[in-house]
Amino acid sequence: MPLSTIASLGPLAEKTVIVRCDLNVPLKDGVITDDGRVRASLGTISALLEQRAKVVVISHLGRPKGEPDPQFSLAPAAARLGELLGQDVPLAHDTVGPSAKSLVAALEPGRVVVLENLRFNPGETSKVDAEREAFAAELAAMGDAVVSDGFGVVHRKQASVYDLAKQLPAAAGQLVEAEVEVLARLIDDVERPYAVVLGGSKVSDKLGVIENLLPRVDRLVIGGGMVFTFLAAKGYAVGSSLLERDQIETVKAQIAEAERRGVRLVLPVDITVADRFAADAAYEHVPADAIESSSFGASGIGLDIGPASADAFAAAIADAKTVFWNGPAGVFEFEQFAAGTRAIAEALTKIGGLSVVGGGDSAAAVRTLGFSDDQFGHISTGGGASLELLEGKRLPGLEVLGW
Ligand SMILES: Nc1ncnc2c1ncn2[C@@H]1O[C@H](COP(=O)(O)OP(=O)(O)O)[C@@H](O)[C@H]1O
Ligand SMILES: O=C(OP(=O)(O)O)[C@H](O)COP(=O)(O)O
Repeated sequence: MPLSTIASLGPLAEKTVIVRCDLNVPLKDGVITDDGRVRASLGTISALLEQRAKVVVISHLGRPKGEPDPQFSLAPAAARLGELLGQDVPLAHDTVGPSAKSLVAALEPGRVVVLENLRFNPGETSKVDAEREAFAAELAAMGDAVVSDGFGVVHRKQASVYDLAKQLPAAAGQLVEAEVEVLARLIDDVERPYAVVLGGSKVSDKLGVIENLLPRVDRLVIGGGMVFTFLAAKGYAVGSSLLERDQIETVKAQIAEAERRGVRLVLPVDITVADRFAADAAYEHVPADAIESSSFGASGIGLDIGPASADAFAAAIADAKTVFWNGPAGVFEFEQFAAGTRAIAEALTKIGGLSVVGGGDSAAAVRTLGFSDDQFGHISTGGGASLELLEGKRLPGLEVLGW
């Protein structure tokens, strides 16, 4: 079934349209380090403003715990949106409280307001249907229709992504439409060899997708924070690196399954181990099976793949015809741990086929490391969302729009 699109909502002039964006931008000291997700939201918002709709932008940022937390305020994103739109964009101090209600009530056609972080409210991410529905009803009371344009979050069954679209006339925005169109090409009919490169820090989310990816891919390349659960599954000590201890047995089964299916599993042969998590940490390159042999012993933390691994990853990517990459290979935000991520990005720019980078931090990484968007086939605003789409799964935020 095709996605329902904005046109299906009929004329929107003077109507209050809630737009669910993904403005979950990377921040350093309160400053946006990559505004890609704000820029990606402009198409839909501008199209609605041209129709003289009243636009209410809603989004999450980070993972606050269901209550207000200033470090996760949407203020930087709202300010950037205003700069890019060339109009003053006020930010409500709450999401469905008095500030939001009065700003929405006073909204003029052709103007935008941003409501504060959805995840400051426990109903947004509640596992209890009635709690999510109740929060969605409070959002729904503020608008005439909802446009779902936060592609990065369509894999989450959350109030603003799923329940809200059941309570109001709903349609996909331009970004969601465009993302689905490109990524759908990677579901059924990929040019082979097909390599998926994984990394990043949302380890349990990503370990979860591997089982369904194994029947689809020819090569699976693993770096980033998730690699240490693989190394632990092989029986290696990983010092103080990120580790999902309760996933070790699952990962052992995945390694065996990759072998059974003839999927080439590329794991690091060396690791860059640091004495602490810091930009100026001391570091050493050590074999992947001897992480605790560095001078830092068991307190060493793996913050990047090592140089031999970077070469091996680049080689595994080089002759692939389709590559999907989500998750930095290391803590690229610290220059001395960015080499693995840089090597992967470089390799993707050289393949003779379709290269796709997905994820907020992965997109930020390629841009901050000096690559330009046009060096890749597609840069997706969603990491987990793209991966779950590529698994062939139905995603709650798309299913509710008819896809
Ligand atoms: N070895 C590692 N240890 C800790 N964090 C890591 C490691 N490798 C990568 N990361 C972190 O992973 C983060 C991105 O992860 P994630 O959110 O999963 O990616 P994306 O947003 O692209 O989907 C980055 O901030 C990076 O610093
Ligand atoms: O950053 C995001 O996803 P990504 O890290 O998979 O790209 C989205 O904003 C979703 O955030 P969430 O993983 O906290 O639900």
